Amino acid sequence: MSLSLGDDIQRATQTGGPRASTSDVHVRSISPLPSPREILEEMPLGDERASLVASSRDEVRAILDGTDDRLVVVTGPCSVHDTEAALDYAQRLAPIAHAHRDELRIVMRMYFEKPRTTVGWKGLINDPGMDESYDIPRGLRLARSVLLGVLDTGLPVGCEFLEPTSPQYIADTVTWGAIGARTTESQVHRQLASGVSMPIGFKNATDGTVQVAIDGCRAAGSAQVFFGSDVDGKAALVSTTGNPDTHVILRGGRGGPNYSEADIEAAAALLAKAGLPASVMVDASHANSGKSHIRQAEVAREIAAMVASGNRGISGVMLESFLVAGRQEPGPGTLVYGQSVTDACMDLATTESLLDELAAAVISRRKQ
Ligand SMILES: O=C[C@H](O)[C@H](O)COP(=O)(O)O
Ligand SMILES: C=C(OP(=O)(O)O)C(=O)O
Repeated sequence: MSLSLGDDIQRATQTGGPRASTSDVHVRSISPLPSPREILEEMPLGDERASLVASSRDEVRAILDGTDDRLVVVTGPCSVHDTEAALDYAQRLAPIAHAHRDELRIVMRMYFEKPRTTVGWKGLINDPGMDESYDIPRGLRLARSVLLGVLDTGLPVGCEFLEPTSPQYIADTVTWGAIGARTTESQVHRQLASGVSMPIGFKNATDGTVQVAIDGCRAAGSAQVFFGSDVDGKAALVSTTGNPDTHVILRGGRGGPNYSEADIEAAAALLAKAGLPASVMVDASHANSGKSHIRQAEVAREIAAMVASGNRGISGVMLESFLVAGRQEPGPGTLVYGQSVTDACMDLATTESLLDELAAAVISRRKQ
């Protein structure tokens, strides 16, 4: 004889045991965060910085759609873990960026949220002490304050967006955004990208597939309706118009690099088929360099050579660069000042010479 659901419920009730908990079985605690409004009121963007963000977004858009023949260069540490060192880097980068302003639109990479392959430090917002104390309110305040500090040097900033609700705390300061290789196929991240106010790049997937990034651009370019929260942190229904300023970032994949002329042409053909502008940003790091900062410099040189020889399929370059070359393990103890705690970065002197080469490459491309 088969039991109906009603019989099951009756039997469970008759046993008289404690009522089973069906919620929060694996949750240790839930505590409130400050609302985006609170943080924005504590640290307002202000008119001067807002005008830098707005004008640099326009410049990046124009480069990505081909009406401006410069290159966007996103350069900075793999992750920000020490706000003083990040500001120090910004102060040194700002005059270099100014010197190259006619050829390069330099945006400082300011990544506060790290997507992990399995587990690991998830960035300054998640665990600012790098000691598993997870003081997210402090992380949000630190992130916003260093973003404002970098804008005060005259540099625009670029971030990866990972947590679906974190952009509300910082996105007003951001000129360019990225969706990473591990989330490029995620509907939640595509919805988020459809609503942010800045140009945004989708990385190819970690297995090297480029089509998922193009699909990401198409989804983010479309109107979307989804779950979110409002500026007071209250659950909200969000309805977007779609973000027209999306592009693909080639970062290599498990099969190896994907920044050759042939790879760029193949990506351009797929983009054209999807009705999108046929140009890409090339990430010189990650799987394009095998995460070696030494190889990264060679990759950046090869990209510069392609641009110099007239390649118009490249509109942007990403570099992972900090004050000191290499990487170290994250942690609360003594760290080397200005060195990455995630992927290995090039030092600033190497970066400066690569920026010179990229600027010279744009000048030669113009002549062709
Ligand atoms: O950019 C940083 C890393 O490549 C990315 O966060 C993945 O790191 P992991 O494989 O060490 O977790
Ligand atoms: C995590 C990053 O890259 P990817 O998503 O390409 O691995 C990054 O740029 O920090």
